Amino acid sequence: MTEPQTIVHGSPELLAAATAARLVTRLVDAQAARGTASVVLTGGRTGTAVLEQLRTAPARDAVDWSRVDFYWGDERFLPDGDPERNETQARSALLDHVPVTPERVHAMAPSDGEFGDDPEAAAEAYAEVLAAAAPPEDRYPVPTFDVCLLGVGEEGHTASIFPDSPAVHETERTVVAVRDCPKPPPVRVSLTLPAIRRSAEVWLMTTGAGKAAAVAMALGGAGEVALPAAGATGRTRTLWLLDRTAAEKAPGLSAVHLG
Ligand SMILES: O=C(O)[C@H](O)[C@@H](O)[C@H](O)[C@H](O)COP(=O)(O)O
Repeated sequence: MTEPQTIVHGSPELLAAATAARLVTRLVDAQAARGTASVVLTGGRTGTAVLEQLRTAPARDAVDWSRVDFYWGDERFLPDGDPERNETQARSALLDHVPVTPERVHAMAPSDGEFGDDPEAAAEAYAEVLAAAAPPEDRYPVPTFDVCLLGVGEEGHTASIFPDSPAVHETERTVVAVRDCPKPPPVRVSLTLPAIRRSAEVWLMTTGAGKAAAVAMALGGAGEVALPAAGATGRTRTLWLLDRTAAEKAPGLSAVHLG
C-alpha cells in the first residue's frame, strides 16, 4: 500500500487536461520500457473528461495506441451501445479516434451479449480475461496495470464498489456483479479492491465541493469499508488528482496548488 500523494488543480477543466497529459507520459514511459502499456478506464464525468482532453492533446500520438491494452474498472450492465455504458462513452471520447488494436480493448460484456442478462457470468468472464493477461510469474490472476483511473463518489465509492457493500467486503474474487447499486443504473460489473490494488499506479480523480467530504475522509485515514476509495491504492503510486473545491476539506493538504 502506497501513501496517497495529492495534486490540486485550479479547475475541473485544468485537472482533465493535466491528467490527459500525465496519462500520455505514463503510457509512453511504459511502452519505452516494455513495448506495451495498459490502462484501466473509468466511467463518470471526470474520467470521461480526461479522455475527451486526451483526444485533442497535442502529444496524443506520442503513444502507440495499437500497443495499449484498455480495461475497465467497472461497467454499467446495459445493452451493447447503450449511451450510459462506460465503454460507449470511452469509445466516443477517445477510442474511436485513435488507432487502437480491437483485440486489446477489453470491454466488459453488455447485458445483451454472450452471457445474456447474467451479470455474474459477465463478471466471471472478465475475471478470466484478467487472468489470461496476468504474467504466470505473478501468481495472481490480474495483470499489473500501468495505471488505473478511478472516479470517486460523494459517499466515497469508487468503480462500482460502494460503502459496506458486498463488493467492498470481497477479498477473493477479482471481478464481481453489483446489484442494487445506489448510483444508477442499478446493475453493474466491477473490479474489486484486491484487483485494483494490483495496479502499479492508481489515480483517483474527482472535482466539486460535493466530493470534498469523501476526499477528506479518504485522505484522513478512513477505512475502505466505510470509504472504498480509501482502499484504492497502487503498488508504486497512489495519486489523488483534485480540483480546489474537492480538496477544500482535506486535512493539511501539503499539495502544490497548481494553476
Ligand atoms: O460507472 C461509474 O459511474 C463510475 O465508474 C463511477 O465510479 C464514477 O467514476 C464515480 O461515480 C464518479 O463519477 P463523476 O466523475 O461523474 O463524479
